[in-house]
Amino acid sequence: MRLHSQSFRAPVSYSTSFNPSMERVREWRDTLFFNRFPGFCDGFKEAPAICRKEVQDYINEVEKLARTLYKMIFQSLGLENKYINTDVPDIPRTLMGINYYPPCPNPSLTLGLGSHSDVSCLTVLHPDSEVLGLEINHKGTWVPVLPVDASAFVINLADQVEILTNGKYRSIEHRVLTNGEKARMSIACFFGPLEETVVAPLPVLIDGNNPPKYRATLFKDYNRNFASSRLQPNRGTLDFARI
Ligand SMILES: O=C(O)CCC(=O)C(=O)O
Ligand SMILES: [Fe+2]
Repeated sequence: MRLHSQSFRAPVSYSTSFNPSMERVREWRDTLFFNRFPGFCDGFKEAPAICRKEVQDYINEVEKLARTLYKMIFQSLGLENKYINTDVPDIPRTLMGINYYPPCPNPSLTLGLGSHSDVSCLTVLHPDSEVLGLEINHKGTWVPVLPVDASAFVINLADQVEILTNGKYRSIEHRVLTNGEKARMSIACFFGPLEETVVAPLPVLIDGNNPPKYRATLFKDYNRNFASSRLQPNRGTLDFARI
């Protein structure tokens, strides 16, 4: 319990969900978070010695993947590299959560993780390849995400990408079910802008036929709204910026 903290600013922290104080029903998971916050802290350097090298090696590779994919998202919309390099906010902020969902004696009473969309730019998720549980909301129906193979990642587009692309890409609503018999593990790495970054639809994607759907918000305020609320279904975190 030495590491227990609900602060997203703690370099290394342990918690039982994103915001237990707001839950009507307790979620069924434990998470160890490592937080790399340039200019402020590097939780990977402070990781427990028993796993420090492993989490550092893992995050260094996954960061490269995330930056490549992030750039490709904007390239796929026809934006030039020069514009992407100067006008699309960088994603220097990394939060890694190692999730453990213990077996739940009564799975119908709670979820491992309630319905939400991720609030940063994109998430590289390593789901458990044997124990199912992750579901996405596809047009109103919950669909299980089936493992491709043990080394496959799942990439979630998150709220800030929806805002930057003015809704051309949508952040995905997802949740994790509990399992009556087996424990499940996953590693979620969230990549986002610095807190002082203002995020707004990219001007190049706005015109008379595509008016802005979101206002400009400081990422710090967006994050604070997420952290101080109950986990929001129906991609409710986006309401904070929706026009
Ligand atoms: O455990 C999973 O598969 C998903 C985790 C997740 O959605 C999250 O940590 O935001
Ligand atoms: Fe998530």
